[in-house]
Amino acid sequence: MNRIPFWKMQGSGNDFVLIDHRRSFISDGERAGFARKVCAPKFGVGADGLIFLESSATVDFRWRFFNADGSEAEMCGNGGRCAARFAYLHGIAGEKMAFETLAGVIHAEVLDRRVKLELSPPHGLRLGLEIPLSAKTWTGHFINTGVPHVVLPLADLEAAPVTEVGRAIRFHSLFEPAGTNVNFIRRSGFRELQVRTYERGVEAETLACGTGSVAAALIASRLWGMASPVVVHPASGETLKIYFDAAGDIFRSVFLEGGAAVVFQGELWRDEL
Ligand SMILES: N[C@@H](CCC[C@H](N)C(=O)O)C(=O)O
Repeated sequence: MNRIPFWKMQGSGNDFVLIDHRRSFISDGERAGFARKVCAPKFGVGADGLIFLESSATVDFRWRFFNADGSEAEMCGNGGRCAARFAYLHGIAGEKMAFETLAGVIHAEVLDRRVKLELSPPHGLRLGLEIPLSAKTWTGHFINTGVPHVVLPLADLEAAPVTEVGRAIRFHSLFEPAGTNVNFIRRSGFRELQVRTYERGVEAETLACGTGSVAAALIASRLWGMASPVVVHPASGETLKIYFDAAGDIFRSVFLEGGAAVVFQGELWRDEL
């Protein structure tokens, strides 16, 4: 297939190319390179990630999610909302659906232009991690909300060294071999947070990260007793809502709600990418 139909979507400013791949035409070995080409700004469409929607034997569909650098990620919260809305608008699923990811089965509900996802249970919580970097030792908190996240509370978020320190922690030996995403957070209200994220696989700050926003809310609940629902403002200025039940270190019924918008649709000219 040389002309490949795609949709460009964004969820809170995290942007994705989505392809209906139920009749598979890109082989496993080609996916990483294809994702790099499609996500490249200027030469491709330009996006933080590429999503293939594929058939599932058990639920509505399954996906394969690739970061802009061609690495495959287990989960993506903003991309998950876009995939759910794409599936709904293409008649692949109804308003309520379930889809397979490498992080488990995700449940989703399309609420017009917003989507509410129920994530698989977070795990791996580690509070008060000392992370030594050359200039200073940072204290961070780790949790896996589908993908790995470090959360660093900071008073002055505008001045946060997201790129420099984010990248150093992302590649720190403490988090090898998988690496981690890195979120700088600030409490901005009773149940509100501002979050800036350095994303693994994009290797830059993005405008928002859904699983990172969930990680921030769960860490805020453990550190400061912040109760559900927590409103998160990512760098894009959009609003994400996080719901959860907390019992000590265990989090259940974790939901992420936010927008999922179709930006444009087109055809990729595969031979010319
Ligand atoms: N932006 C996503 C997370 C995508 C995966 C991440 N870059 C990783 O490799 O861990 C989100 O909204 O959750």
